[in-house]
Amino acid sequence: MVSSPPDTSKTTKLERYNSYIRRVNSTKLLQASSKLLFRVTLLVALVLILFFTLNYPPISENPHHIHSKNNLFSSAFYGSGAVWEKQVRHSATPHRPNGFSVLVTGAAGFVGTHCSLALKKRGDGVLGLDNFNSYYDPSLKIAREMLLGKHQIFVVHGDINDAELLNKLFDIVPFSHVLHLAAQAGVRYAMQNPLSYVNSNVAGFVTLLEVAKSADPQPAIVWASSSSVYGLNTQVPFSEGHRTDQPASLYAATKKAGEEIAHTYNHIYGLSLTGLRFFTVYGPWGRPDMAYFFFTKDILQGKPINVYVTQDGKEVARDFTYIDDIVKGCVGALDTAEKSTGSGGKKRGPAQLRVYNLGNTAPVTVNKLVGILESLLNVKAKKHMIKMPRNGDVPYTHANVSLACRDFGYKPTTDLATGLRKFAKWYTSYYGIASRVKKVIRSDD
Ligand SMILES: O=C(O)[C@H]1O[C@H](OP(=O)(O)OP(=O)(O)OC[C@H]2O[C@@H](n3ccc(=O)[nH]c3=O)[C@H](O)[C@@H]2O)[C@H](O)[C@@H](O)[C@@H]1O
Repeated sequence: MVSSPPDTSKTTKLERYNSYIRRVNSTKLLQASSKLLFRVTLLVALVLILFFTLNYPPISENPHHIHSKNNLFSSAFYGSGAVWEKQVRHSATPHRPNGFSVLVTGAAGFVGTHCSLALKKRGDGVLGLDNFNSYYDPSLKIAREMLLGKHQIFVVHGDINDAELLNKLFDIVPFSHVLHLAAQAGVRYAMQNPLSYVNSNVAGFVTLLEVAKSADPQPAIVWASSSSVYGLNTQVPFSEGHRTDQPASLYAATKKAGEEIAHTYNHIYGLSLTGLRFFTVYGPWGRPDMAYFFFTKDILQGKPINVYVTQDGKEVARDFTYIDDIVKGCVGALDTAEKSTGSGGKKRGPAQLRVYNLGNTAPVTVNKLVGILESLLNVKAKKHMIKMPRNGDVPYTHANVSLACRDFGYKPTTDLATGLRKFAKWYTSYYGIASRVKKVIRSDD
């Protein structure tokens, strides 16, 4: 018996139908997934655009977006374009005959802010540059920047290691002077983050000098060295001719390196360079990492403070110098700075090379400083007298300022009690606690 082939017509139809359905479904699936993919891509792109728009430069470097929207002089995104260039040019243009055009690095810092304001006030053009790093609370730097903005001073958010940015600024503005105050400050922090000192105080300084030496015209440069370069020197008061080859901290070593580097750039390229050795500068808008500042905070919060004594139990002292005196010294140094002699990276003749102490010439013990704060704040400090940790600190500083006095009439006029009163008044007002500390307010009326 020959069996007939099975009737497959039904199954074939069914299979064809099923395969058709599968194809339709897979096409639908494909379409749906590509739609989904498209939407997800769109969403990711939107998120990325938003992120970069709000955070360029990154938040840590540019917390500024919070307040900058409408203010021409406080909107300082590092960037380019006609508007940005106009802001740069406008800020740097002097408003007095023969006025300077000064690039102030570290403009949102303590000394940088005060100097920028003083220069602007007398009609010089000032352009600020600051990287707004988080060594201490950047919100204080932003507040300083806003203060500068109110006085038509524009601060570019950028780093002194960014040669491209520096070159661009020098292309836009023929700066007559640079007041170079950007640095990694703080003596004791150098043990925690040594490379940040090398990065800012050595590499950053060299980057700036490289750009300055090639600029046409070359600017005259005044920059911040430090009293700490005297290190283990025991001759007092400290004079510029004393030995500075025994730094006690890496911070001091990088500032000393800066002085040697300044010599080299002066020698090879004819750059006019003036180093200022600041002695423990304090005052309103000061640095929260400094003892007088955090002592104030801790005393007001009832927290204990460590007051150092030397290994052999002697009191530690500093030649605390009030900010207004330092500003006068910086301006005096700028006013007496001679022009650089080189151009296009070539020396054309010998140029000025100077170093000056800027101190108060009246050392005060840290213990006495705490006593003044106690009476200003009307709070007894919880003092722990402890041996100074071996972390780069020196026991004593005292400036001889006769050179600065001779060359630009530098004469400090503010004693520690007067200066601290001004600081405490600012501090309590800035942090909104003035009413709690009535004595400070009363004493300044
Ligand atoms: O003169 C300078 O060139 C230097 O002055 C300060 O350095 P410093 O004098 O050590 O200032 P603070 O850190 O405010 O210390 C002031 C004094 O308080 C003492 N101190 C500090 C911290 C502390 O907890 N207790 C304490 O007794 C220190 O030993 C020092 O004698 C600045 O922080 C440096 O950036 C600057 O370069």
